[in-house]
Amino acid sequence: MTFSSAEKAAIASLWGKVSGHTDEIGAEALERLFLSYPQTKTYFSHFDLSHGSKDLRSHGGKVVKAIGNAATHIDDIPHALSALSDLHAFKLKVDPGNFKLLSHAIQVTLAIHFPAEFNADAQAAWDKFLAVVSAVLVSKYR
Ligand code: HEM
Repeated sequence: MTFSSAEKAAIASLWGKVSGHTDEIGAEALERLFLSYPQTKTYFSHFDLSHGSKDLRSHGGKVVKAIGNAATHIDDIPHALSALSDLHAFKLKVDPGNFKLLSHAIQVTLAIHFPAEFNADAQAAWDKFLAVVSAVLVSKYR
């Protein structure tokens, strides 16, 4: 999957805004995921999922930083996320449908925090980008 230069610009510029707030954005996206789709909490029974918890911030930060790693290696996302693909496919075995739910929660969070930047074109670019990230993370399932 390739990205146009306009899509790349939309992804890079919003990542520039998010990169200083990875824990906050990540924790909020996870909280939205768990509130809207409570079944996704089953993967995190070992976490404290209460509002503002250390676990939410720490895990949310890791997820968003991984997305940032993909954003800064947009021409080779499979390589950038190779170890994470192994983890999700071989160890975690997360149901692939959940990636769409998380992508949605991330986009809602971006829209709330960056309303000016997250216009319709930027959203379309991010939707495509997160779909590629998700496809890579489930690519080794068998
Ligand atoms: C955009 C999609 C996703 C990204 C970028 C992502 C990223 C990550 C990262 C960076 C880690 C930490 C890896 C490490 O500690 O080395 C992780 C772990 C994990 N992920 Fe994902 N993930 C995604 C989707 C999902 C989804 C949809 C679920 C389930 C609903 C999920 C469940 C988990 C679980 C259970 C762990 C292990 C948590 C722990 O015990 O520390 N992930 N993920």
